[in-house]
Amino acid sequence: MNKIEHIGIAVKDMQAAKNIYELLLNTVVYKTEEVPSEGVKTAFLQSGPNKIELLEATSADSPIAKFLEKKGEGIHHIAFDVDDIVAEMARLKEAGFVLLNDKPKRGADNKLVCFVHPKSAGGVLVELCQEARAPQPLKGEQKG
Ligand SMILES: CC[C@H](C(=O)O)C(=O)SCCNC(=O)CCNC(=O)[C@H](O)C(C)(C)COP(=O)(O)OP(=O)(O)OC[C@H]1O[C@@H](n2cnc3c(N)ncnc32)[C@H](O)[C@@H]1OP(=O)(O)O
Ligand SMILES: [Co+2]
Repeated sequence: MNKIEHIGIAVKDMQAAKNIYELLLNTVVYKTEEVPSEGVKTAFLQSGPNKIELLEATSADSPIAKFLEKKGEGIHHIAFDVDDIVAEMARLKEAGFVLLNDKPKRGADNKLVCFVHPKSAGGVLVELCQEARAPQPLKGEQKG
């Protein structure tokens, strides 16, 4: 685990949350991205070396919708940057942590991600993030 990659915050109304966090952090959202597979719309803000990920549900069965129903708006998860997500997943699984996906999956902001069940991590939903590397050209393939 290299560093905190982002803090995920569940919000009901993305525009209202953007207004609050842009004012609070004195910066502007640098990226918005929908992740249909997660049923979320995300917006990212950078504050120094730290990133905030605002998350709004895009479907009723989204993990964010369920979280908001149960707990209301607030911190949803902590994401950590890792160099090798497959190796980290194997290490954590070996150590007895419950992983919520058995293979890395596509996240936002060009990441491969995996989640650790909050019950395994002291009540905190933890996300592992590895920068998704561009596919390497096949040997002999012309670079575009
Ligand atoms: C990937 C795109 C983007 C990115 O960064 O790239 C994202 O971060 S997307 C973020 C949204 N996606 C996810 O959260 C995927 C992983 N989450 C899940 O699989 C579920 O949300 C899960 C398993 C954490 C909870 O599932 P569910 O809500 O269906 O179960 P329960 O409500 O029964 O919860 C079980 C138990 O866990 C507690 N809980 C739930 N969510 C959280 C949370 N975010 N932090 C801490 N604890 C959480 C919940 O209260 C239950 O505990 P209990 O004591 O039984 O009440
Ligand atoms: Co996240």
